Amino acid sequence: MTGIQGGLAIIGGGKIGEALLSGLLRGHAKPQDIVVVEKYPERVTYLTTRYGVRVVDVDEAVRSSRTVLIAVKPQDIDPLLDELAGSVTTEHLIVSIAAGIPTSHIEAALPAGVPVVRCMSNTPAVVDEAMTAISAGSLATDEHLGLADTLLSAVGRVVRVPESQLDAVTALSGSGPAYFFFLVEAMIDAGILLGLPRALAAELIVQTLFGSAVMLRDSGEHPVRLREAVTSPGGTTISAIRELENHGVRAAFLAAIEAASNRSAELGRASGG
Ligand SMILES: NC(=O)C1=CN([C@@H]2O[C@H](COP(=O)(O)OP(=O)(O)OC[C@H]3O[C@@H](n4cnc5c(N)ncnc54)[C@H](OP(=O)(O)O)[C@@H]3O)[C@@H](O)[C@H]2O)C=CC1
Ligand SMILES: O=C(O)[C@@H]1CCC=N1
Repeated sequence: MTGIQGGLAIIGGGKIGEALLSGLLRGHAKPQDIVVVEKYPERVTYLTTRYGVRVVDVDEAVRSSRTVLIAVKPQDIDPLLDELAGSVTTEHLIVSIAAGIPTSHIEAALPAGVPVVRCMSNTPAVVDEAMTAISAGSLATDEHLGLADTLLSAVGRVVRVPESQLDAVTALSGSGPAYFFFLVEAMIDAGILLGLPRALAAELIVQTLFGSAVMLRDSGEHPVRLREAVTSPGGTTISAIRELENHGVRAAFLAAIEAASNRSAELGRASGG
């Protein structure tokens, strides 16, 4: 059985909800397998027009779907859980992608026995290259975890982790695309500073990032060895690396990613979780 069999409801048709929706529809899912719940009227029109899915209310979504994927902001989850509590049953599977919100918080807000899987994915789902981590709540069985795994494998890679690691995962791979996009922006600016046309700078950097990512993934080499292979004695790269070290870029990444993890944990505590 796949996660789509029995129907899927995506609650929250924002950026990540749409990324997952688009990926699932490029895979085996059909528009009639998925319903979306979305509050923002312009998004409703956009999602129905672009993807051919129905946008329905929470009650209808729960009635028509075995799997309910929660993709609203952590700050919006409590009113949604109150609404879901009136209609979900132990036959449903709740999959939450909300950053920081513990499965225990979701379980406590829903009728006894409703299984919950918490996951953290990322926006490369739009090109079927998501990195997703999943954790079972206290009531989710291996079958439930398998359903979530199958569902999310349609848009990229899935790993299973203990829930205690999900704030760190959120900080690394959930937010991770933003760090790479930020780095690309900065490197394109450097090209502009050196007098290159913007389009050329962008082409150079995007292909370099892509090639480097494929090397990292496919060679199995440690990143230090790959960097050393670029860094010729007395050459250009080491001049740049010295500046990166002087500016504390490594320390900045450690602090930034720790801050993101702390924020995830804080969002969980704010929910009372
Ligand atoms: N963006 C990302 O890369 C990732 C995000 N996440 C998580 O996914 C969740 C959504 O993030 P993101 O997509 O960025 O946020 P968005 O704000 O883009 O999307 C959330 C959408 O849900 C809508 N919404 C809020 N409450 C309800 C409700 N009760 N019923 C239906 N729709 C509702 C919002 O409408 P309105 O704006 O009108 O309130 C909004 O359109 C967050 O919990 C985030 O932590 C996880 C992984 C990656
Ligand atoms: O920024 C956020 O809170 C979400 C969670 C991970 C990526 N985006």
